[in-house]
Amino acid sequence: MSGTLFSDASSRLERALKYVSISDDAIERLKYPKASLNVSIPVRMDDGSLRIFQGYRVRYDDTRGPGKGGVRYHPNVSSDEVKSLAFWMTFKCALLDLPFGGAKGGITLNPKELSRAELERLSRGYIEAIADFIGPDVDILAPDVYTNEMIMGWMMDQYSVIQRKICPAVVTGKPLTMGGSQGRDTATGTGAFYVIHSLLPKFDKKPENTTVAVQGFGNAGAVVADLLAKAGYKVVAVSDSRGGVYTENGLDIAAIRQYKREHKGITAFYCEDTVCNIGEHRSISNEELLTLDVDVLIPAALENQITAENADKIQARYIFEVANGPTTSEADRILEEKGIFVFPDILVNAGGVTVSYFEWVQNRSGLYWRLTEINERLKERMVTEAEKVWVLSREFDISPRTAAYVHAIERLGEALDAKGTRDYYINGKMH
Ligand SMILES: NC(=O)C1=CN([C@@H]2O[C@H](COP(=O)(O)OP(=O)(O)OC[C@H]3O[C@@H](n4cnc5c(N)ncnc54)[C@H](O)[C@@H]3O)[C@@H](O)[C@H]2O)C=CC1
Ligand SMILES: O=C(O)CCC(=O)C(=O)O
Repeated sequence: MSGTLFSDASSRLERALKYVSISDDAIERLKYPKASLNVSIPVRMDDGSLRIFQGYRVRYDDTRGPGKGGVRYHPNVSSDEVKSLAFWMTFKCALLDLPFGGAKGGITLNPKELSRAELERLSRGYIEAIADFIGPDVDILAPDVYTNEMIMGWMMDQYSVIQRKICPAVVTGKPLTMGGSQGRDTATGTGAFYVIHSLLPKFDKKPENTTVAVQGFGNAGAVVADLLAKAGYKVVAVSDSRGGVYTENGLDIAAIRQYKREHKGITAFYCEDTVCNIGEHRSISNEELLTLDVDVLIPAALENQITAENADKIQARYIFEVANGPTTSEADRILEEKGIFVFPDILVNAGGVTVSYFEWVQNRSGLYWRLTEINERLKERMVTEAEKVWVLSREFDISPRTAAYVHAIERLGEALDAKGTRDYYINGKMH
């Protein structure tokens, strides 16, 4: 990929603009993040030393409502990455018609190297540093890569300590006992399952004749793999950061999930070593997983996995992006030429933020819903918007990604124009 992640991400916007009629003012505003904050977070480590961590929060746009988006803990977190993730959140929330703008946060670190107490001090320190930038009506946090409900609980508690009142709606993805929602922990994978299961029949694909490979076996990837396997799809390969496993006849996903909860890594469920070939199972690398001869490929780990280097080798016919930004724009062009359908992140992984919206609504109303109600509402939204994206892509003969942006930009453009430009100063005078 040439250029930055953000320049690559925003090239998708440029492509979609050809098919929408929104004002030049609105287009100009969508090119820049509204506000960005970089913070240094001092943390006292268990050995008594002081370590400074770099943290970020970007609110890309809040025209349709408060900023909304997760917080990532990963060694590769940078201001460019967080800006790109906040950009995607803006279009994702508009696409799902949620009353939110887009935001994202992150801290540059390898969380596996910190003790639980260090992680808690870091998470509370992050909230101390960004407290004036966030709030239930301003910018609302949630989990992302290597953050979880325990961390969300600490963050919500720290914000409440600062405000001297209980503020559950500043963070979603919290533990149930702190005002979390039923179904938020499984929402991203469940939402992705609804999208996949509603779109594949358009290609006459039935579960029993559809093979699937899933890269990334975390909160999002493990749930979608499990639901697909339960629905009768043949999930032949899964992987995590340490590598993956493959079997032609389909893996026992529920058993692998159980194993991963208790151990580190998933290859070891079948193989003692990272390179193995036991019975019908064999270990595979993450790179190999992407190019397997399967019907459906689900990248569910990190950005920039499908690039100009490997796009030509992809054999899957359908890609459903559960990760944010797994495909570069150069790769997109190659995949399109090969006739591969890529269903984009801003649609496929939007189940997480949709149930976050339900959590926020429940926190503000004080009335809590059952899991069945949550999943019914989630399914209705995901299937409705997936259908709209599909119809737009056929109508204009454009890729599902461009169609998703067209749909989101129309909603965003309308909101931006309705709000006006707020240009108080014309010719040096205030109006
Ligand atoms: N958690 C959520 O609600 C949402 C997550 N997403 C996106 O889904 C993706 C995964 O996030 P989560 O599942 O939440 O994170 P997670 O932290 O629960 O899991 C990440 C998984 O990816 C694996 N992984 C890390 N590096 C890898 C690599 N190089 N190759 C293969 N696997 C690798 C890890 O081992 C782990 O299994 C990210 O792109 C995230 O932004 C999108 C929407 C919502
Ligand atoms: O649940 C949320 O608010 C946001 C989840 C997220 O970070 C994402 O969709 O990428």
